[in-house]
Amino acid sequence: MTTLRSESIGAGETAAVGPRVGVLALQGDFREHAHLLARLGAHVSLVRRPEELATVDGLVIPGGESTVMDKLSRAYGLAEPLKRAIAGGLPVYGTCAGLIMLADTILDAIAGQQTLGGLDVVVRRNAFGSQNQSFETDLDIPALGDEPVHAVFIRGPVVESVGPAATPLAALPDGRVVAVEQGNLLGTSFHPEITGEYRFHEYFLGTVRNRTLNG
Ligand SMILES: NC(=O)CC[C@H](N)C(=O)O
Repeated sequence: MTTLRSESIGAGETAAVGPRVGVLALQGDFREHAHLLARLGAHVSLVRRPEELATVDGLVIPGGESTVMDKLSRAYGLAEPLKRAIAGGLPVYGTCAGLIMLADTILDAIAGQQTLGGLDVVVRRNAFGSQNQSFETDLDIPALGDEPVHAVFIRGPVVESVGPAATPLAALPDGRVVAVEQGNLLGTSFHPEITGEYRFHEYFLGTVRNRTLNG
């Protein structure tokens, strides 16, 4: 297992070793998540195998390409352990492709694409168009405080419908939902890990700590 200790990101910026958080490292921008989590004081490890998943108290599924993560997670024998962990209450935060992996239903999936599920939502892949239609905007997210969240969308999904078990956390001005939570699960269509926005990760670490404390 690759362990990123907080010391590795620079002296003086670190906190004591905190909750054990894994970042699914099959594909995508897992390094950005790992560095941000380490900076926030988490004890971070990269997860590629079931044995590595078993050692963490929370997991981040990064942005990237959900079709590739789906195939690799099945090839590495991780998909079923991940589903069991999610059903067992493991806190998981998915950004962009990670949100797609957590959604119960995917629209515009490729043939045979599977999802881990857990979030009672329907998401549409690539809902904002291609890479060159990527955009940035500020979102008001009361759950994270008064300061707006600067959100970057890169071929992101939109949450087309939110079932009764899930709660929308953020929407675009036109009402389209782009962040949701459900119990220990959190998902965003955008990428806080690349803008220096740390509040989603901090919020997620709070969930991980609570669950660790309360068993
Ligand atoms: N930035 C991203 O994570 C893009 C997600 C990608 N379009 C997918 O379907 O997985």
